[in-house]
Amino acid sequence: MIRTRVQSSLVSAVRNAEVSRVAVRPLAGPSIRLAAPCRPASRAPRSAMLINRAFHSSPARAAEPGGRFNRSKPHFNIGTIGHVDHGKTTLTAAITKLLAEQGGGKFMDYSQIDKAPEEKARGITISTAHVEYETEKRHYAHIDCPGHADYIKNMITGAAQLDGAIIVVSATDGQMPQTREHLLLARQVGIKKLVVFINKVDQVDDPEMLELVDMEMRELLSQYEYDGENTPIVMGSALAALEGRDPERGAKKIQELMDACDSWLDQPARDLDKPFLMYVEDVFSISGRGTVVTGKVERGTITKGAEVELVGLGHYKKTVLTGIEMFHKELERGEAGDNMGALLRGIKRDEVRRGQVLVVPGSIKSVKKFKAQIYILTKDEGGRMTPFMANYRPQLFLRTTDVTVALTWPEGTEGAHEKLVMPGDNVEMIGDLQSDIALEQGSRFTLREGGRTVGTGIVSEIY
Ligand SMILES: Nc1nc2c(ncn2[C@@H]2O[C@H](COP(=O)(O)OP(=O)(O)OP(=O)(O)O)[C@@H](O)[C@H]2O)c(=O)[nH]1
Repeated sequence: MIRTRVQSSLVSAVRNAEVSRVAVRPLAGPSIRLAAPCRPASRAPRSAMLINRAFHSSPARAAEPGGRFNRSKPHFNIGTIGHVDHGKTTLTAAITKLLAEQGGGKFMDYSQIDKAPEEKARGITISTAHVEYETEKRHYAHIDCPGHADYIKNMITGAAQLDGAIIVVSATDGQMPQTREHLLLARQVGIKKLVVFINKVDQVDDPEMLELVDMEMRELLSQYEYDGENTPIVMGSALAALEGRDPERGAKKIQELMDACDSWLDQPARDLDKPFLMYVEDVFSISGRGTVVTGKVERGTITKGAEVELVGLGHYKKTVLTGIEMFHKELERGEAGDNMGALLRGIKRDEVRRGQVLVVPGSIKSVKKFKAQIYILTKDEGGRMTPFMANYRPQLFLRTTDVTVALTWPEGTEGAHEKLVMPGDNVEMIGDLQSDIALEQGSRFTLREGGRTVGTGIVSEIY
């Protein structure tokens, strides 16, 4: 048995945590002997490891709401986006109606969706309706936000991360400012494919008008780097479907739309399929064995003997993972959700720091400069009371690290030196970090100042 400060804290944490819920894997070979001396690099609470692992193995995760849905179908997070009043909520209700009739979920009427409860996500209040339904192919969780501001916050904060979206455009108006804004955001938060629903066709008699809306949407999609040529565009009436009339424009078109979602929107890679990434929380030096880093595996899987790379805070250092340990047991494999200790070959203790990541070599870059979509919290959300200008320097928090960042406007922004960012604004800005950290498109972060969160963002480009 291992007898060190780290391990005894693990032992007591196991005792204090819910032991019965912690999955301990079978012992495979000799344990990494964490012999003294062993100094934790920081004071991060190690009990978090156990609690997290307990969550990872909690049977509650497999629970099905009402035991209703068949979890053997792939799960997909979808949302309706688009301009105010174009029919997003009506369409959401119409989809649940059609699929409920086919046994794929529960019908939710307009008022149930429109009066969505408010949720707190990272100190931000977002009103979203969570709707579930299933087609023959997939189980869907559908997000509909009642207001424009909630769509923006939702997409930036990732309060509900969308794998794909249905963009709703009214045939009477065509594309409008929020159609474009939501499309741009969808691109920036990494939504790769969309399906278009041209709604309210019951109010348009002229087929040429519909053709024009179709053509303009394809152009707009291409402008935002979506596949304008092949993206499915379905024309129909959500209201007709909801009211059970005019099936040619109503129910049949909702069916067509769901078939398009099933076939066009690709099933995303889940965490286990992505390249391994573990963020370093603690570093320990074990005499006679080498350096062990501990932390949470954010994604992917790794096996003992694999080549890995430490990235961030001035380092790119390749090494070999010579041991994996969790709960005093040596393992052959670690995976997303695990809190593990990784024994690294030939790495000195002072070459590793909290805030770095351990990854599959070449899978992530350490950068100082990036572009991001940022939402600035309002005073009511606990954010700033006053606006700020370019060169504002809050702390950027990401995974186990925080670094000072200077925010400036992208090149060519008009009036950049006097432009203000107001609390509640959604802005695209350039971040310059004081030291480099592992970042990629889609990395989410928070901005803090004086002990409070002032903003949240998602990286759209790295330099
Ligand atoms: N004629 C007609 N009206 C529709 C159709 N779909 C929706 N509407 C009407 O359009 C209005 C707006 O619909 P909503 O579903 O609330 O639109 P929304 O996009 O969710 O609106 P916000 O949440 O405010 O952005 C309502 O009065 C609907 O009844 C349709 O197919 N035909």
